Amino acid sequence: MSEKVPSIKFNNGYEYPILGLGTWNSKPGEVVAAVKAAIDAGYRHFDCAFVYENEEQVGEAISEKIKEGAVKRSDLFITSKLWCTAHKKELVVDALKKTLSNLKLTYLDLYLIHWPMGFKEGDNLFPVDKNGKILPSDSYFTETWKGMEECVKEGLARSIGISNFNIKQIEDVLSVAEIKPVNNQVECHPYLNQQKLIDFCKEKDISITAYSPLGSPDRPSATPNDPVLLEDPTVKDLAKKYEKTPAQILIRYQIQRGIPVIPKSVTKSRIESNFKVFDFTISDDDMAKLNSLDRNCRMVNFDMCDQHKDYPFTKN
Ligand SMILES: NC(=O)C1=CN([C@@H]2O[C@H](COP(=O)(O)OP(=O)(O)OC[C@H]3O[C@@H](n4cnc5c(N)ncnc54)[C@H](OP(=O)(O)O)[C@@H]3O)[C@@H](O)[C@H]2O)C=CC1
Ligand SMILES: O=C1CO[C@H](CO)[C@@H](O)[C@@H]1O
Repeated sequence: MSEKVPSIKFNNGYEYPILGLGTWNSKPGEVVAAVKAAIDAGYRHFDCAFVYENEEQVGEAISEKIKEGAVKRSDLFITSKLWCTAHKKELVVDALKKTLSNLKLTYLDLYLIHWPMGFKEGDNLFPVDKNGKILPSDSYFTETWKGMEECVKEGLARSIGISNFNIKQIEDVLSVAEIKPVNNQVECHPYLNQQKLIDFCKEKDISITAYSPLGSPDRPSATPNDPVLLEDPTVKDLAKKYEKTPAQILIRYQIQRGIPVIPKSVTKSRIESNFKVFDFTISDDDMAKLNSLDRNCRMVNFDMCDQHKDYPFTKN
């Protein structure tokens, strides 16, 4: 068996494994085998979301592995996220109950507000107007946060946090929080290294999780002209130098910054190799080279929401 993955400690004392498996774009037909392969490889942390529409299959894989005695529930760290159509306070607990039922769990280790933007309530996950722009809810995320706190009080989530929140939005959450967010999950890789947001969150004792750490090459919005992080010459040179893959360099980069990281794969060999990042160290000079690749290049823009009053990103 592999060694236990190192953890960081949240501001509430819970441990958070520094490496997990992402599940966005993992098709329902692929994700069962992926999660099982990941558990066999030593992963104990899984990043899920209601909107990924594969929680039932992630749950199936987890329950089968528990049933066969490979892991216990208490060995696992499971994250999921509240979708934007359930931002009204009274909808939050029920949304989590639906996610728990999908995942076949009685509690989550971490529940995040997926985006600061509320969408028109209802069954359509992406309600849009005739121009393809998202239809907003009249909620604000400070109200949503009160619903998230209820999830902790009811024992349905051990920790709660946020995702895709900017500095001003984090300050707004903190101004109403009785229970503080433990984590802000954001896009983070050498082309968008997020140092300013990381420093701000550190000051507030909020950890960061790095999503799309490999540059999200399978994101639906990718175009042929977009830069491809896994093919960056500096990343490739370092891979050669350390006798590792470009993906291992990008994952190790976050681990050495103390940033938990959740690469996605449904390919057994990649799931395994992405986990082999604890047997080498990138030198300070080479970390500086990776940091110097920063170019404010965001892969996950969620453009259909760019007119929303709570859209978190500024345009370049
Ligand atoms: N909070 C949020 O708003 C968001 C959260 N996330 C979370 O972060 C996770 C990771 O981000 P994601 O955007 O999926 O992208 P990643 O940066 O993790 O890239 C995933 C892609 O890289 C490929 N890949 C994986 N390992 C390797 C490897 N060793 N060599 C070459 N290619 C590889 C995968 O292919 P394959 O699967 O075919 O092997 C897939 O196409 C998500 O799955 C999700 O859980 C992501 C976006 C937004
Ligand atoms: O996590 C994510 C991936 O899927 C969603 C949309 O389908 C994104 O909005 C989100 O950031």
